[in-house]
Amino acid sequence: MKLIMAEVFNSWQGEGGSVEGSAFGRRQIFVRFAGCDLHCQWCDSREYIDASRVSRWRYEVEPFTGKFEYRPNPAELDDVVNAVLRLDTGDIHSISYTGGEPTLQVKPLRALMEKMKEFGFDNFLETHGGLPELVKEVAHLTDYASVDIKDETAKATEDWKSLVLREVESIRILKETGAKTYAKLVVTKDTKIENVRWYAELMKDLAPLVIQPREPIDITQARLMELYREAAKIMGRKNVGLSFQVHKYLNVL
Ligand SMILES: C[S@@+](CC[C@H](N)C(=O)[O-])C[C@H]1O[C@@H](n2cnc3c(N)ncnc32)[C@H](O)[C@@H]1O
Ligand SMILES: Nc1nc2[nH]cc(C(=O)O)c2c(=O)[nH]1
Ligand code: SF4
Ligand SMILES: [Mg+2]
Repeated sequence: MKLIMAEVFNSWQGEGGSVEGSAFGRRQIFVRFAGCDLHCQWCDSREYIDASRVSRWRYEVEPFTGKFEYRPNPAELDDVVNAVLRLDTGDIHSISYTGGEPTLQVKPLRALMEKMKEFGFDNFLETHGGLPELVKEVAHLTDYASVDIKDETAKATEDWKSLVLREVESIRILKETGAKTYAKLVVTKDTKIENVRWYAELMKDLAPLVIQPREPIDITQARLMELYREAAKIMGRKNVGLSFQVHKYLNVL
């Protein structure tokens, strides 16, 4: 089986904060898929959005060194499996599937998740959640899920509101299937408080929400706390947290 891959590396999970379902600070092997159907204007993985332009993928040769070797795309599933296995440092919390958007290649994603389960790893899915019918196909293999709620300011797609509703549907599916799941909302200085209230109403009684400032950060700390408080008022004080992209501050992958 073939897939369009971007990179495989060993690092610690830099996002998610302290809510249930988060793996923040846990060591993971990251598997980044090429290709995405959205276009968040602040995406930090932009070079991987157009899969047709990702002619090769790279895998770390020694764990946590940032030293890579390259292979052409499409990748063979077995080569990806081997790239993951050689990065097993014995302290791996879970395998993170990210991108790009991993669910777009749901068949190889599912096959890879099955393989990793056979090897005894837990699976951590990082997804925009906009395609619940695809999320459904891997939910039973997912132990942890981080599902983005795309704020209007991301300008991810034309029909932003229906994207949000599909993301919430993905969260519902993952929760019902037993995955530890949280939602991640990336905010900017222009994020509207009434939108945050709407996301909080949708998420209430469903899963916790972390609020993550877009990097580079433009939102003030006072405004961040205002958004936090509005979400907590609706969802409950235990169900909201902050998340930062800590790996970027510490200069790791
Ligand atoms: C690159 S995305 C890949 C997974 C999936 N496509 C998604 O958007 O959830 C991984 C995570 O990085 C976050 N992210 C990407 N660029 C960011 C930025 N400039 N600032 C903060 N978070 C960012 C996304 O919101 C998402 O939670
Ligand atoms: N260390 C680290 N943590 C991460 N959490 C989410 C990431 C992603 O790009 O999906 C990511 C990443 O690229 N590196
Ligand atoms: S959905 Fe994820 S990968 Fe796609 S553009 Fe947005 S942040 Fe980037
Ligand atoms: Mg990232």
